[in-house]
Amino acid sequence: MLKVHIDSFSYQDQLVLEDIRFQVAKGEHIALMGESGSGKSTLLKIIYGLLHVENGSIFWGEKEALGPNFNLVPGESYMKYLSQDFDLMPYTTVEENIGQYLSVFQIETHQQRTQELLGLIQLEAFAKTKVKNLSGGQQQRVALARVLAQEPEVLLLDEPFGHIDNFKRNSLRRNLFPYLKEKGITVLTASHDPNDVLPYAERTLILEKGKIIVNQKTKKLYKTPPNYYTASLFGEVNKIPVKLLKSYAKIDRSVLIYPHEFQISDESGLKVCVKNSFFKGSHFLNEATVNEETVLYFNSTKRLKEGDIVFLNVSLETINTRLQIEQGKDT
Ligand SMILES: Nc1ncnc2c1ncn2[C@@H]1O[C@H](COP(=O)(O)OP(=O)(O)OP(=O)(O)O)[C@@H](O)[C@H]1O
Repeated sequence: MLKVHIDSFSYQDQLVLEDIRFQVAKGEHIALMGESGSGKSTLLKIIYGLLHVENGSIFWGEKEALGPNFNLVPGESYMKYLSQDFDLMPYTTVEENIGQYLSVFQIETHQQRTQELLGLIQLEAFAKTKVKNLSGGQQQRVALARVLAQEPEVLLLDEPFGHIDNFKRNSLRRNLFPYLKEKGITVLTASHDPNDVLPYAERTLILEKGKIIVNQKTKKLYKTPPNYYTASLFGEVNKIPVKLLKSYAKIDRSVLIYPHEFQISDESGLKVCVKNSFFKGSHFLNEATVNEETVLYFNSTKRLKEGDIVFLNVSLETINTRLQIEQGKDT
């Protein structure tokens, strides 16, 4: 179990993290989401031991991670941190970069482990290439293999696919997260990308201005986001008064509705006027206004024209699910 407790952390006089408390079970995969500057990287750096906290503690089981004021070389041996800048040896080959971190006590399996890791990062064909001749995305993959070569018990990933193109990103994710799960590695991934989070993280922590505002199972958090900020980290979202959606409703509350949750009708529902239609590949994302003022986003299979009038409907089931969110919490 990883236990994180940070009363506060500041860079000089800028308060960046406040009242952070959470635990991660052994082998669990957790995502950290939050807008840029909310403190995700800082939190990972503190956990790894790169930054010192005055009031707080990080424990992995019974072991305390002591931080830079106590360790000559910052960082704990059982934990690895894949930062946004990759710390590679540019003038040596990909396989040498990986091999450098394989255990000297397992020389006989070096070749096999190197191949396994090269396969995982899909760079078998580049084994003999010097790292300086690789693209940014390829270097990020080598950095990933290097941290995995060290067989950490806890892995901290900071935007792990930030430099990698979409095509490779998807197959890498499909390789990497199940591999980490199978090895029983505890993972914390800071990411802006819902595709890193929704399929793979069992739980998600939402950071807003240095505070954890949500700590919940990922699926539940997506299906019933407790506030607009949380939902918007997964893409466009609308905050709509229930009375606008169902004129007979007597509730003075708003609900969060994702663009794909609207059904379009030519006749009845919430009347909107289309302003823009953006091609998204599998669908169009439309920007529209209600009563010429409230802006709203909804999906359609066909392109709509500026000025088109359509009627939108949301199922009662969706509205009810969103209304189940604890009373008193603002949606
Ligand atoms: N070394 C530093 N010195 C001073 N301030 C810093 C330093 N590193 C980060 N900050 C500030 O701390 C705040 C949190 O930064 P951090 O990098 O942790 O956010 P983040 O959520 O990881 O952002 P991003 O998603 O853009 O990577 C920001 O306001 C940032 O400007």
